[in-house]
Amino acid sequence: MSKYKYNCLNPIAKVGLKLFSEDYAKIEDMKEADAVLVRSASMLEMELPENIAAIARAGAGVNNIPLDKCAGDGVVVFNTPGANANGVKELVIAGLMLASRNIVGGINWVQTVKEEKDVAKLVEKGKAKFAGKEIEGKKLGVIGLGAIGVLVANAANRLGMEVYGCDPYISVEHAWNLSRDIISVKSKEDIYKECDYITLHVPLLEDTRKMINKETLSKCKDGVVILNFARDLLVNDEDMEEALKSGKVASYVTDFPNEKTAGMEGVIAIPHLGASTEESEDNCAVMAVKQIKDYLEHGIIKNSVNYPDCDAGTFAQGTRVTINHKNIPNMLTQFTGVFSAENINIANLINKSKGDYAYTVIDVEGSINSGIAEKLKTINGVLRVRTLS
Ligand SMILES: NC(=O)c1ccc[n+]([C@@H]2O[C@H](COP(=O)([O-])OP(=O)(O)OC[C@H]3O[C@@H](n4cnc5c(N)ncnc54)[C@H](O)[C@@H]3O)[C@@H](O)[C@H]2O)c1
Ligand SMILES: O=C(O)[C@H](O)COP(=O)(O)O
Repeated sequence: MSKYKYNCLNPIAKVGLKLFSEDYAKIEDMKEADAVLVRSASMLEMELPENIAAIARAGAGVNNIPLDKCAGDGVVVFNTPGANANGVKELVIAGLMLASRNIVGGINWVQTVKEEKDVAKLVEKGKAKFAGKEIEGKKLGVIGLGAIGVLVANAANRLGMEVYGCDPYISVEHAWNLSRDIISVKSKEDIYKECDYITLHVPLLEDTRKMINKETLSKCKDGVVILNFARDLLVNDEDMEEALKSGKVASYVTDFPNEKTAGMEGVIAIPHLGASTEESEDNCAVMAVKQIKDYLEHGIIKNSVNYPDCDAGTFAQGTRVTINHKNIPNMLTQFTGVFSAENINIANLINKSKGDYAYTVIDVEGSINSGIAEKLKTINGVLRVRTLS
């Protein structure tokens, strides 16, 4: 019988799933699973079975997963930072071209004349309607300089655009990767005021929800192009419709069409294709599966969005006890007390915290009785205890 069971809520690339050894079984019903792999399927309203220890989002955005609830239940949620960033970057560059050159209008028009007698002649006569602008020399504002934003900023800069970037929380790693030619601005206001094109690369959070709205659009240049390859709810659709009608916004390119925007005049709607490349899907699947395996087999946490990263090394012998708990005082004393009461020597202990939650790994030599885990579970603030042996 397999030691671990996992369930996929979306199709996950084979190259990733192949990394699961015969210790793992893929099951169709989440009820029995130790781990869940997901892409964009919404887990927000799902009842999560108790045995689920980990969820891996094969992708970046985690707004489809109830992160706090999971943390409170001791469920570690992972994502795969940067694994699909190149796929999105390439589509954003395509989006810049689509918005600048009326390629979609032109292609659609050709289809309307394809049955005519002299198509080549008609094309030469009709093409003037679809003339566009070049992006070279224009100003692009990138809001959010994470894995995707940095790649987009650098690529647009190489295409000759003058690029402004804004990210108050930029990581050191991403700052290192940002070209020195990018003009870093402290406030989004500078981007609204200066830029001909604005592209959004922030997560959907309370403070980014509907960040593009009547007020922010009024600060933009007339005829600005907005590109949204992040999440639909970053933009107020009603305000966007008005801005498109008035000409304030020349074009809105979105990878997240909804009932409101799909047929809206001036919108270039792409069916969420940013990460839908073989390369991105493979990268995400491989990273997600490795993270699940490391966690289930060794208690290692890497790239979690609701628990701290914690690496106690590969688990090889003896017993490893992992504890997901609240980040409150006096927990370690209580944990070590349970072991010392049984006269068990702790060989290694590691404790990390992130916000309201913490994670402790305790290694002991030899085996321990199941009563230890049961006692740990009764400590106030302990959310989950796993024993690896
Ligand atoms: N279209 C797609 O298929 C696709 C694929 C991947 C990601 N995404 C979306 O793009 C988002 C970004 O992805 P990523 O991989 O670059 O993530 P990331 O975490 O590497 O980068 C996000 C960046 O946004 C910054 N940020 C957060 N709040 C901000 C704010 N208020 N103002 C400015 N910057 C802010 C963060 O500091 C971080 O640097 C994801 O959250 C997801 O919603 C879409
Ligand atoms: O946040 C992400 O990674 C993207 O939106 C990709 O979503 P997908 O995995 O459903 O393509």
